[in-house]
Amino acid sequence: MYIGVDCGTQSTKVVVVDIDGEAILGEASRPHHLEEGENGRREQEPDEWIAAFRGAFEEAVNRAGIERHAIRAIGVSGQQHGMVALDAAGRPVHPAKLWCDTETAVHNAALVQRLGGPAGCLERLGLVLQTGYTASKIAWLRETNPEAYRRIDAILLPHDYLNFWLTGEKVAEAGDASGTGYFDTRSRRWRHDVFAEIAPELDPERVLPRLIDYREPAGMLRLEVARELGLSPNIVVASGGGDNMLGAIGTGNIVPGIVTLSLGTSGTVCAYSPEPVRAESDMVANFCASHGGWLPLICTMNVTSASTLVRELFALDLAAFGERLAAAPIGAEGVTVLPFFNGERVPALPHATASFLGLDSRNLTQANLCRAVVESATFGLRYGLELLGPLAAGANQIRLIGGGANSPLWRQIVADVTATQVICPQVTDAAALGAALQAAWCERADLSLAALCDRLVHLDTHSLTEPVESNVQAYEAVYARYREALNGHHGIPT
Ligand SMILES: Nc1ncnc2c1ncn2[C@@H]1O[C@H](COP(=O)(O)OP(=O)(O)O)[C@@H](O)[C@H]1O
Ligand SMILES: O=C(CO)[C@@H](O)[C@H](O)COP(=O)(O)O
Repeated sequence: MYIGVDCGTQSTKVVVVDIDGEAILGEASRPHHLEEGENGRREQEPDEWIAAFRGAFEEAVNRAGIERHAIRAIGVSGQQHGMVALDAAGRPVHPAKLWCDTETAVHNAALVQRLGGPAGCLERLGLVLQTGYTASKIAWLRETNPEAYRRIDAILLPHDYLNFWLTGEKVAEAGDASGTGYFDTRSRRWRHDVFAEIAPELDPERVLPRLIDYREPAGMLRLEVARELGLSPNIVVASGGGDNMLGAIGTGNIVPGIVTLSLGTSGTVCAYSPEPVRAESDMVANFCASHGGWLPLICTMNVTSASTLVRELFALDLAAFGERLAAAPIGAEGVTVLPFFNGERVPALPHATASFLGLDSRNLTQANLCRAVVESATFGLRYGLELLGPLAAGANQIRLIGGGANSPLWRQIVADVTATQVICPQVTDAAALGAALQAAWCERADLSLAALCDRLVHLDTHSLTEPVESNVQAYEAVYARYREALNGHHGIPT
């Protein structure tokens, strides 16, 4: 038995899998609180992740009805980019600043300039720094809270922090490290020179975690944690990785030709590449995968975060929201939304705000506003697919994951907007499943990752959604309207 954990933005999920029985035995989740402040500040207390893990673990294991001594390894996936800066006692010096925090946009712009602009970033890192990556968060702490900055003894990412709590080891693997902004994604090494541009007073040899290989364990479970969770002490904790990297594993996206699209708090599209990627667009993040190889990715910041705001504005539960979506036609009777409630990463508009356009006295309905926000979040991901270009072009199916994938109508909208067949894995929290598979791969030398995916990544044939030709045609015009609005309001060329 193996445990997969995914520390997402809104919740931590735990899944229990039986590799030999080829079955998912139990799943559970616990929510986190997101602290939002002025100027795009978005932070979380790392202790909340541990509390959420404890609760979700107990429930998932109880649901699975297994003997705890049968558990052989744990794998952890986590939201990318969050800065978890620890003091010498291993305590956070500041709440974790998250991937969706845009407060540090000015620090990011300054860093890009210091590194020689986009070309200099590409040359040194293999990708262009974007607001949201860890680098500018450290620069921000240095400037705004020098006392906390001086106490930094280690800088981890969210999944590294959970691994640290589980094992006592401060380690990192290439997939998640790719999103720090001080890691060369081609050579899979820290860039101490880039780190020195960000935090000249901190010794990278001391504060950056030791890099481990993707199949190498982060460590063994600490005795204290083993006792608390009722597990044997000789349990392996795998390297784990960023949620997108483990979501790729959990959707079987471990070879070229498959696209994974996530409708989570963020929206992401990614496709595996055996080689490091030099994409045409600087927006494409040339991240490493957490099983070897690379995972070029586009991330948008306003997906279920945006749909939830509109849903809550009208006090709708998910079922009622689904009914409103279905009640509006394609194109929401002319309503266009630019859903940048949280600023945006792709396109790079960290300080943007949302706009509702084309409203008149007849089309101002709950149904149209709900539909338009979901369509616009999906258009953002179509734009992402266009930026990925040839990297995603070979795929004739989208593997859809994340909370929004639970909505049949949203699945249809994705199929129609992208003109591509869509299917969900049976476990929509693919990142937790991917973490469990990576844990089994780490512990079982006899099994390949492909064999593990064959056993556990089952696609849900009931979710298979084909694009409808007339809808595809209708969406061409609505997408063009969205792109014109993007151009008119934010100068993003059509
Ligand atoms: N049927 C649905 N329709 C629309 N949104 C949904 C549906 N089910 C779940 N969600 C949304 O999915 C989000 C959670 O997605 P998830 O992928 O777990 O996020 P994260 O990993 O970022 O924490 C929540 O905002 C939730 O409201
Ligand atoms: O910033 C990124 C990827 O670059 C996000 O995808 C985060 O990794 C958060 O993911 P979710 O919580 O939305 O799954």
